[in-house]
Amino acid sequence: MGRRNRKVSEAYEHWMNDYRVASSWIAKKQLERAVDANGGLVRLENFLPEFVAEGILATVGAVSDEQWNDTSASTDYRQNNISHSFSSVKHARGLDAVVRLFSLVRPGSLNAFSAARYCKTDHIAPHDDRAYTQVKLDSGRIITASRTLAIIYYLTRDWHEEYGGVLVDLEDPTAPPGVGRKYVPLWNSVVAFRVPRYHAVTPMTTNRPRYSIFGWFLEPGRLYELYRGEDAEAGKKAGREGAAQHQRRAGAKRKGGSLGIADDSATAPGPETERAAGRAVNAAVKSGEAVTLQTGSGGQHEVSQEWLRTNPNQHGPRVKRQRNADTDGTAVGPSGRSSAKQRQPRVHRQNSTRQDQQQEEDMMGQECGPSDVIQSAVLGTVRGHGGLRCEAVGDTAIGDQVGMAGGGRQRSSVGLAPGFLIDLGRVRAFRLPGRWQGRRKHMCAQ
Ligand SMILES: O=C(O)CCC(=O)C(=O)O
Ligand SMILES: [Fe+2]
Repeated sequence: MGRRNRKVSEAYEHWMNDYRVASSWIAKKQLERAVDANGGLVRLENFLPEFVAEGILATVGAVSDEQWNDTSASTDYRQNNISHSFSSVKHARGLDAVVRLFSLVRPGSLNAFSAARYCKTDHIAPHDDRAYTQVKLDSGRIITASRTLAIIYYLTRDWHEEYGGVLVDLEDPTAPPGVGRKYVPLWNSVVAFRVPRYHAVTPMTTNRPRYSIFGWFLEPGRLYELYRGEDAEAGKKAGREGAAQHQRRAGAKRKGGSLGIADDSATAPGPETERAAGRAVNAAVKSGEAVTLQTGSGGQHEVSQEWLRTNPNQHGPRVKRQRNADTDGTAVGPSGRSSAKQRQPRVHRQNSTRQDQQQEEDMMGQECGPSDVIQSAVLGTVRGHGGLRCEAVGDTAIGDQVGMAGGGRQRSSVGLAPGFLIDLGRVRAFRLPGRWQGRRKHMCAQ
């Protein structure tokens, strides 16, 4: 490393480790306020100082091909998958500090952030990010939290629309229904939006890697319904209804309402239990009681404890990392994202929409498919259970999004023809090759 580079890198390290400087920089951006002032989604340019953006790109760019976890699936209503493909990583050298930085957008809140890399053909079909994450309190109690705010920070220099990897906001009121508003990834910009909100990432056409930091803030409780369809038709129908409903629901939530949902199992905690658990977490967070994010982000919390020591009232909950439970999985229903790296033959489960203790035990020692992994991770069976030979990786933006394709605004623009032809209106037509349904490990040719 040359002298200049070393200096830049030292300045980066210094900035990232200076809580006062970093937190006041982020606070000044008032990102959440901007989201609400802008109809629920906003893009802010020059989000971080240039040298910090460069440092983050260097950190993410240094992640080795082996460390990136590829994730892909075809749209499959029965598995609650929507078509997607990209790579993500939660734990890598220097990434904890990056994640910690983004946690400052909503200090003291549960969150789950990762780095992402999209290579040629990578994409995400329309989805709205709704998902639950299980959070374990130190008391041992596990409560459900919901994603409420999505954040994507782009590390793409000189990006052009024709490269693909364009974020399409399918709920922009000024855009024609089904077409949406395009956000070409912009270097050092951040896009934030309230969840749920339908959006997609268009298929990449370039081998230039598209790097980003992405993730969510979570709030205790089941704040919206997750659709769990039995078949594609039911899925599409629910998507149509869901897309119309969730807008109203999101509105109700923002006014402070708590949205307990009907669950499909007698064993599931009812809304009141969830609310009580939610209150418990809020209290725990306030009092600084340690909570463990069982299935969510990890490393940043260890580091944030350092900050906690110097800033006892400023950085929120102490959250312990649990290795191997490396996903912000969904509590109900399988997830769309899973590790292709460690994927094993799928175990078909007719009734994969319900998890309880029995099912958890049933799964032990079995080979598991992506959906099952997430279910088990949610309940903690992946952790410390050597018999389960897979690990859920990456955050699941798309699990339980089964109602979305063919629903709402994008109804006319998403087809589910055999072969999974995805047509994002004027965005791009793209055919998902069958081989993607299996193991995949690729590199971005650079
Ligand atoms: O990277 C983007 O632009 C959006 C990513 C996204 O929608 C997701 O990860 O859920
Ligand atoms: Fe998303």
